[in-house]
Amino acid sequence: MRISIVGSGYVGTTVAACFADLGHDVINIDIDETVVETINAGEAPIHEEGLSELIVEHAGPEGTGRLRATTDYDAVVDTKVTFLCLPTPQNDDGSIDLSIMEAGASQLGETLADAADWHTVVVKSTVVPGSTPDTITPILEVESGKTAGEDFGVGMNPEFLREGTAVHDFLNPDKVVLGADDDRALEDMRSVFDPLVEAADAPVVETDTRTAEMIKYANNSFLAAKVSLINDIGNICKELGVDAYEVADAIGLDDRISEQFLQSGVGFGGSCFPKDVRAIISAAEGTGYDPAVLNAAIDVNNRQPERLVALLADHLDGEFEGAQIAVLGLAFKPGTDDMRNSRAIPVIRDLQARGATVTAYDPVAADNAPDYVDDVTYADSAAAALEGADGAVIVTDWDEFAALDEEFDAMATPIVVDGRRIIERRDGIVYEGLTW
Ligand SMILES: NC(=O)c1ccc[n+]([C@@H]2O[C@H](COP(=O)([O-])OP(=O)(O)OC[C@H]3O[C@@H](n4cnc5c(N)ncnc54)[C@H](O)[C@@H]3O)[C@@H](O)[C@H]2O)c1
Ligand SMILES: O=c1ccn([C@@H]2O[C@H](COP(=O)(O)OP(=O)(O)O[C@H]3O[C@H](CO)[C@@H](O)[C@H](O)[C@H]3O)[C@@H](O)[C@H]2O)c(=O)[nH]1
Repeated sequence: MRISIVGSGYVGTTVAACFADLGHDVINIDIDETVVETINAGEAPIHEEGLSELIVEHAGPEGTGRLRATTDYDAVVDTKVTFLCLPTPQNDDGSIDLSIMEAGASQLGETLADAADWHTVVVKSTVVPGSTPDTITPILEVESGKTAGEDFGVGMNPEFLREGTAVHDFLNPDKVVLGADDDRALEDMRSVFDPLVEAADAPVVETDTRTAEMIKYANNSFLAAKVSLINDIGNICKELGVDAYEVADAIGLDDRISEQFLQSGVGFGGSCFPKDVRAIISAAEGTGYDPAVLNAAIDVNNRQPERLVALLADHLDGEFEGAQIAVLGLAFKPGTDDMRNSRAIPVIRDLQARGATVTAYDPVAADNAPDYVDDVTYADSAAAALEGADGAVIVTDWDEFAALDEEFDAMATPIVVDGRRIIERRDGIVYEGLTW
């Protein structure tokens, strides 16, 4: 099937490359010319395992030709289904900012005015319940001069991939959620997903658009709250002299709890959990409901970076003035160059506010870091960041940090505060775990 994907970021590029791999003809539309040129040159615009290979295979000069990119929305007319994979950031008060979706829907609607045949538009972005039927559909109708359900269809298909494992997650979903308010749109969505559902033997949940939108927030809220709950328990463990990881290993054996998302530490970051939990809190508050657990999940998460720096402060007798601190890890999780809402940001700012100078190292995210933090020296290796440092904090659980050993000997004072349980306790260093 011919498909267009509007927005070619972490989700749009991954989804486009995977759909091409599943046999569809895909066109990626993005306003960023560099992104478009990169894909058409057969390269990945983001760091994501397995993505470069798919783009070479389907967009590269020797490729299948099933994937290409353009800045021109008119390309939509030659396709049958369009997925909107545009950003849905937050306003200052935490509520969802739909302006980019509105702009994209508006451009798409203008294009659909010229479409001779039925076309289905699918919202893949994370949007609060009601956004698709109450905001996106009316814009498409006004701009196209057509009627939803009669001339074109609208659906909602939330995405559950994780960064760092995006290609694997998309191709091996634990569920595919298809939300639609008319049968023809649902039929088109089924046709798009048939090859994936068959290959992955994935369960399909068919529902209306509003419920599909809520499933995404419920999923993320549950996981974010689970991380905050294990962090709350972990903080109690630390105060009481208990190892939270031993506790987590035991409770994870209970199927009702499960072993996943029980890693306590410096908290959740990224482009999704912090913003999505705040957005659904804001939507709930708009109805007059106070979502106490979700507010607590954000509160605990905000406190973990402070607790990390406070542990280091204890070992430096509170004296950060003139201290050189190594920060290992900048990305919000390993396997990605994404620094959006990374816990490294509050950690670095807190260290600097207390008078420390920061030398940071990350295997792939350092190029993005200056957009989020100032006055940081970037080292080429963990060893270089540690050399001469008065203390070190571990913020991201990159595998390569687990192998660090004599590199700590080059520190001026070998104090290591681990926010991700990635460093082994060893002789010769003062080691503090955040929750163990
Ligand atoms: N990142 C994730 O892991 C993830 C996973 C599931 C769902 N989501 C959701 O998916 C959506 C997209 O997230 P993302 O992380 O891929 O965003 P992103 O910021 O990585 O990418 C968005 C892309 O859209 C482009 N763009 C902006 N305005 C445009 C316009 N008017 N027309 C065409 N292109 C335009 C940008 O240039 C950019 O390349 C969000 O709603 C997010 O919450 C993200
Ligand atoms: O036990 C855990 C698990 C995760 N995290 C942290 O939680 C954050 C999010 O991690 P993860 O969920 O692996 O990455 P994301 O790419 O943000 O993926 C989440 O957000 C996406 C966007 O909505 C969803 O599609 C995914 O299903 C959902 O897992 C990261 O900072 C992790 O370090 C922990 O602290 N402890």
